[in-house]
Amino acid sequence: MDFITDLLNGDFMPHGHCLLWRTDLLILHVGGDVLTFIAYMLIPLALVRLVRARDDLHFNSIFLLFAGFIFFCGATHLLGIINVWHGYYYIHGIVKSLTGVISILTAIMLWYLLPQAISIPSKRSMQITIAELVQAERKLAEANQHLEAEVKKRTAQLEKMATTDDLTGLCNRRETMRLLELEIARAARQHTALSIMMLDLDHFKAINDNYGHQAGDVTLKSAAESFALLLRKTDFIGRIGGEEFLIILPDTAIDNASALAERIRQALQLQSTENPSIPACTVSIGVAQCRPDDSLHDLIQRADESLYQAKSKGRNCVSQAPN
Ligand SMILES: Nc1nc2c(ncn2[C@@H]2O[C@H](COP(=O)(O)OP(=O)(O)OP(=O)(O)O)[C@@H](O)[C@H]2O)c(=O)[nH]1
Repeated sequence: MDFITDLLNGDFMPHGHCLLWRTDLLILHVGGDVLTFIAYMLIPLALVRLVRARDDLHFNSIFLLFAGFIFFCGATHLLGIINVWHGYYYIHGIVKSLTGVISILTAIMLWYLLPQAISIPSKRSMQITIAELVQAERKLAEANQHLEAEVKKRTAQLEKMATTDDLTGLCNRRETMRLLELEIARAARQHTALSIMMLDLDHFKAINDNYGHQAGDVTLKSAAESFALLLRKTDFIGRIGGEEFLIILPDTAIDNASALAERIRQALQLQSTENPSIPACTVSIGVAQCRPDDSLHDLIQRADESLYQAKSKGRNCVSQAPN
């Protein structure tokens, strides 16, 4: 009870007596305390605002302790002002003690949390890291672009390899059959004529045997070139076997196809006589026109049969399948 009475007894000697109630001293003391009190009340508010805005900081508690410490400092200054006129020395003493306790706690926590605060990257190091990341990202994008271009190039190469005959550069068997299938379907849908030619070089084995396999290859290549020269852009030619070729002639009736076959046969014969560096070679050709209900197999078979006839007739000639 005595303590409570002492606590609320403001009748001790007011501080103003020590200052001799001199106006200049009073202004200095009270003015300084008022300014300090205002500042010490604003700082905790700012710290609380900081803590609420940055809940990701791992050492938020130090800011709250610091806010408490400043608040109590402010309270001692407020009591300093009050005590100029009223002597609340107990309360002043208690507030000072609390200020001391919270100051000690703040100091301990500050030292404890200092390493964490120091380890926060500086603005400069963050800028360097960001610049490095941006550069790495750019390099990655460049590498990606390069990789994509490489994949496109390789895919095109693979597609070409999958559809092209290595030796002659013509379509390979699979691609030729795929194209023929498409052309049969197109001819059926559009009711247009479609003819094919099956070509087989004559006595090719003898060329290989007499001049060697390499000379055989050269003969195959030059025969392929001479065939392709006489075709339209809309025609297709493929190598479908060792010395066997297939030509697809969209929008072409069998008579025109046979006439073209004859020109092709003659061209190869002429090339053989005009170019002595390549072994002489002739070709037998079977021609067939697609019937409305022909499958790929039917059409190939009829062209094959007429080729067989051309071979039987003595080779180096054209034979036309009945329509
Ligand atoms: N140089 C070369 N020869 C090949 C290639 N592919 C197949 N041949 C050869 O072509 C020859 C074909 O021989 P055959 O099937 O008996 O036919 P041919 O000798 O032309 O006789 P006919 O067709 O009856 O006139 C074989 O000797 C095969 O080795 C190739 O890519 N290069």
